[in-house]
Amino acid sequence: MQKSAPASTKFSSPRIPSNGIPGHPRQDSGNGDAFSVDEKAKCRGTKRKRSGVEKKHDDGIPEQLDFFIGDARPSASSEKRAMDKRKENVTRRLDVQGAQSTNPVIPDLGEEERRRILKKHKLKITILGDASVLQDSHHDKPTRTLSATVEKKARSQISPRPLTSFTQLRSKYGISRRLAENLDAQGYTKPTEVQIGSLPLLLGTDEDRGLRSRRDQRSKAKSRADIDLLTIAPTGSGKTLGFMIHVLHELLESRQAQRKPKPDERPENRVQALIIAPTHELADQIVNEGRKLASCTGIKIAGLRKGMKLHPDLIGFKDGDSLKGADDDTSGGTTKDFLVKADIVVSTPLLLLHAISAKQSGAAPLPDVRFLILDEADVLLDPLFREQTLGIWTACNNASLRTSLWSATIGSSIESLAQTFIFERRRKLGLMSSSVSRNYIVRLVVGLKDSAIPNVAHRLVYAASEQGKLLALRQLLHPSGAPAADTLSLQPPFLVFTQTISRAIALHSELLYDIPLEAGGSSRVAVLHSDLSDTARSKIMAGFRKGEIWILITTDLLSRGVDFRGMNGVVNYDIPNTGASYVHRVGRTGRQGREGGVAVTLYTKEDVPYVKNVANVVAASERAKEKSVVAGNDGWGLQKWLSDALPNVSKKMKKEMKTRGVESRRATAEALWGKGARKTRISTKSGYDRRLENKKKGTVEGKRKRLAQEEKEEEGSGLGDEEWAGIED
Ligand SMILES: Nc1ncnc2c1ncn2[C@@H]1O[C@H](COP(=O)(O)OP(=O)(O)OP(=O)(O)O)[C@@H](O)[C@H]1O
Repeated sequence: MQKSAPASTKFSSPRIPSNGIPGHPRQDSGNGDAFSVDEKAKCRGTKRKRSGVEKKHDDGIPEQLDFFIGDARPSASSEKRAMDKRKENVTRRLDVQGAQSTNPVIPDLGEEERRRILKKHKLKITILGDASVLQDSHHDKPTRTLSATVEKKARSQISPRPLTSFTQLRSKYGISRRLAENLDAQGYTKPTEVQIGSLPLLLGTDEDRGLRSRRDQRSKAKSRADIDLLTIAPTGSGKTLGFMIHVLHELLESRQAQRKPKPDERPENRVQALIIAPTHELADQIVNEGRKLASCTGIKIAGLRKGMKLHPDLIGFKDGDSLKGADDDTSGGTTKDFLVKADIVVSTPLLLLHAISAKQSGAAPLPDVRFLILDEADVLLDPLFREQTLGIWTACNNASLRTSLWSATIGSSIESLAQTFIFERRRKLGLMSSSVSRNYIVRLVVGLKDSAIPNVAHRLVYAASEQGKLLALRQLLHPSGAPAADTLSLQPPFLVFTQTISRAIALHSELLYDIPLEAGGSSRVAVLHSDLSDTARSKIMAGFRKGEIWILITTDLLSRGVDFRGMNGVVNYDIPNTGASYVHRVGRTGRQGREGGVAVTLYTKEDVPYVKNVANVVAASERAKEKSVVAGNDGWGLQKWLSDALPNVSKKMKKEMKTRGVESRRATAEALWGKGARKTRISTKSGYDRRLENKKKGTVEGKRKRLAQEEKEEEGSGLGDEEWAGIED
C-alpha cells in the first residue's frame, strides 16, 4: 500500500506544472483590479507605485500558496527595474514602428504564402453570407430562415493577411501608441492563433482581409466592407484580447476624428460598444481585461451591476417615454449612483435589458452602439438567454452596427440563427440596397471545430454509484495504494462541477473537512453558485484567484469563459449535460496551451446512456493530439473498447439531457431526501448511520422544543423574570 504523502507537505507544494511562464508580467488575469490602483498617477506620467494586487499578495498570501503566479517571482526592486527596462524598450520600439507606419515596410504576402501561414496555424476563414447574393436570392421578401442553396451560394473561403506579430498592429493597422504600450505592458509578445486570424479581419481593409476581387484590385481606393464575425476558437486561446483590441482601436480612432474637447471639457462617454457575457464572473473578468488595455486612453469601461441603469442621454427614447424606475431613483437622490455613462458596457443579458427598459416601449433603442460583442455566443443564443440577447441586438438600431460572436463551440443551428438574424435586421433597417455598403458574415474557425483542447489529459472514471463517486474524488485528493503509473491524483487548485446547486452544496459539506487543519482546513474548500449574493460570489472568486481556496465546487456557472491561471484540473463530479458543456468545463484548465492539466469525469451506472456525448469529444481531442484511440492510450483516457461499448445517444435523449440533466439528480426535495433519492444522495454514510444520526438530531431538537415550551409556560403564569417584583412587606 502506498502511503499518501503527509498532507501538509503535499498541499504546500508550490510546484505546479501549469504555473505558467515564470516572471510573466501579467500577475492577475481576473478580477484583481491591478490597473485601477495608481491609474491617475500613471496617466499623468508620475511614478507608478506597485499595484494593489501585488500589495495584497505581499500582505496576505504566503508565497507557497500562491498558485497563480510564476515560481520565479521577481523581488520588488528587480521587478521595477525590469518594468522600467521594458517600458524603455517599448518606447523605442514604438518610435520605430511609428516611423514605419508612415512608410510601411511589411512585405506583402502573396495569396499562396497567406494560405500556407493560415494552414500552419489551423485557421479556416469562410464567408458565410454576402448580403448582395442573399438579397438577389430573396428579392427582399421577408424570410425566417435562409435556404441551404442560398447559403451555399454565398459561401466561399478567403485568405486574409495573417497578423504575424503584434508590432504590425501599430505599423500596419495604426493602433494608438497608448494602446500598443498597454498591450506590451501586459507582457503579450506573440499573437495567439485566434488573434492571428481575427485581428486582420476586424481591423484591416478588404485587401488585408482577402476580400477584394480582381476587378477591385485595379482601383487604388482602400475599400472596407462591413463584416460581422463568428469566431470559433478553443478555450483559453485569447479571444477576449481579440475583440478588445478591435473595439478599443475603433473607439479611439473615432474619438480622434471628432473635434478635440476644450481643455476644461471632459470628453463625453457615450455607449458605443456592448459586450454581453452569460455570467457576472465572466463580465467582471472582461471589464478588468479591458481596463488594463484601455488604461490612460480616456475610454471608459463599465460593468453593469444590479440596480444600475444606462444614462437616459444614451438612450433613444420615443417621445414621452423614459427609463423604467428612473423616477424612483431620482426621488431617492441617488441618481448618480445608478446611472451609467461609459464608452463600453459589459453586462449579462438580463441586467442590460433592465438597464435600458423604458416605461412604455420595452427595451429602449441604443442608437450610438456601433459594436455588439457576444462572448460565449452559443449560450447567449440558446433558448435560456435567446429572447434577452435578441432583445438587446434589436435595440441596437445603429445602421453601421458590427456584431461579433465568440465561443469555443458554435453549432450549425446557432450559426444559422445568427446569420438569419443579421440578414433580417439589415432588411428591416433598409440596409439591403446596393447603395449601402457591402456586408459580409465571416466565420473564423481555429483548429478542430467544437472540440476540447488537446493539451489536457482526459480521464473517464467509472465509479458505479454516488458513493463510488465520493470515494473516487477523495482518492483523487489523497491517493492511496502502491505507487504506480495508473495512480490518478490531482493537486489543488482544481474545480469540481456538479449538475445542480443543491448537489454542489451537499458535496461541499461532505468535503469540508478533507483538507487537514494544518493546511488550512475547511477554508480551503468553497462552493460557488448563482443562489449566493454578488458580494459572496466575488469574494469566493477573489479567494480562489489568490490561492486561499484550493478546491472550488460549482455548477456550470463557472464552466464558461473564466480564466484562472495555474489551474491543475477539473473534475466533472456529475457528467456534463452536453458535449459543448464538457468542452467548456475542461477548458478551465490547460489555458494558453499549458501542459499538465487533467480533466477527470466520474460516471455511474445511471450515466452510461449519456457518456457517449463526452466520449466523442474526448476521442476527437485525443485524435487531435495524434494519440490514436485504436492503438490504445496512456491507460486512462478513452479506451477503444469503452468507446465502442457505450450506447449511442438518441436525439431525443440528447435534448432531454441538455434541458434537464440526469433526471434523478435534479434538485427537487423528493430527489434530495425522498425514498427514490437514495441512489443520488451525496454522502459516504450508510443508511443505518444516517438514521442513527437523524434520530439523535431529532432527540436534541425535541428536547430544545420542550425546554422552550416550558419557558413559555412559565412566562404565561406570570412568573417570568421581568414580572417578578418581590414580596411586599
Ligand atoms: N497573445 C497572448 N499571449 C499570451 N497570453 C495571452 C495572449 N492573449 C491572451 N492571453 C492570455 O490567455 C488567457 C486566456 O485568454 P481568454 O480568457 O481570452 O481565452 P478565451 O479564448 O476567451 O477562453 P474561453 O473560451 O475559455 O473563454 C488569458 O490569461 C489571457 O491573458
